[in-house]
Amino acid sequence: MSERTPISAVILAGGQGRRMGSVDKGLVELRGKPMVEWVLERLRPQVDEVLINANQNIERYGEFGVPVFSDAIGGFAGPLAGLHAGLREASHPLVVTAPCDSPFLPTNLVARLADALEDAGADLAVARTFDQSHPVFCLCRREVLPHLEAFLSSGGRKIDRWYETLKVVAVQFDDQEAAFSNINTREELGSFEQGPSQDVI
Ligand SMILES: Nc1nc2c(ncn2[C@@H]2O[C@H](COP(=O)(O)OP(=O)(O)OP(=O)(O)O)[C@@H](O)[C@H]2O)c(=O)[nH]1
Ligand SMILES: [Mg+2]
Repeated sequence: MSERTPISAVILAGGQGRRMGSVDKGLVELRGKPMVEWVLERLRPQVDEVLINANQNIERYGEFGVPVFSDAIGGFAGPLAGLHAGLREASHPLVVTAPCDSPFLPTNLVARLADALEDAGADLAVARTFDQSHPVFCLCRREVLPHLEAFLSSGGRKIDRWYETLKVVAVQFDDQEAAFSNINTREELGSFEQGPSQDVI
């Protein structure tokens, strides 16, 4: 086995949280802990560096002890804007992303994405459960940055459309579907407060 290529993780916390009442979702607490901290704790052992992408409350995010940066293209252009800024800020040749609102993400997310990326010689590996893609859980080569810049410059914003222009490998996590649970509303937050997802944490 050759030595593993170092990996940076970017937690995407740059959205506006409109479905939750326009709150900064990463800072919303689940079981007494901000959601971004759940994600940080899950990702940290899997990578060589973690960064947070946020567009509001930058000082508060700074309290988690990792670098924080905002989108380089303004106007809340979506998760691709966070990936774009992340590829610019990351120190390592591979960059994995995870959203701030999926607190139970797999503890082997990065290892499985990285193995698949290397095996397939792909530009990007994306997580999938059954027939559902999870495009904000991806691992890509930092060298795709110029390609992403060109896509954004031409007005592209949709993450799936950008993936269509790359060599992408989908990685099945059917055994861990609940780990991709995504919290978008107060109701969803409430349903996880009591711990129905015990099997995944
Ligand atoms: N950097 C950045 N990230 C974003 C942006 N919009 C959404 N995201 C992130 O993309 C991921 C998935 O987005 P959503 O679940 O739709 O989150 P959201 O946009 O904050 O929530 P809604 O406003 O309810 O759609 C989350 O990690 C968000 O933080 C954006 O404009 N910039
Ligand atoms: Mg959104």
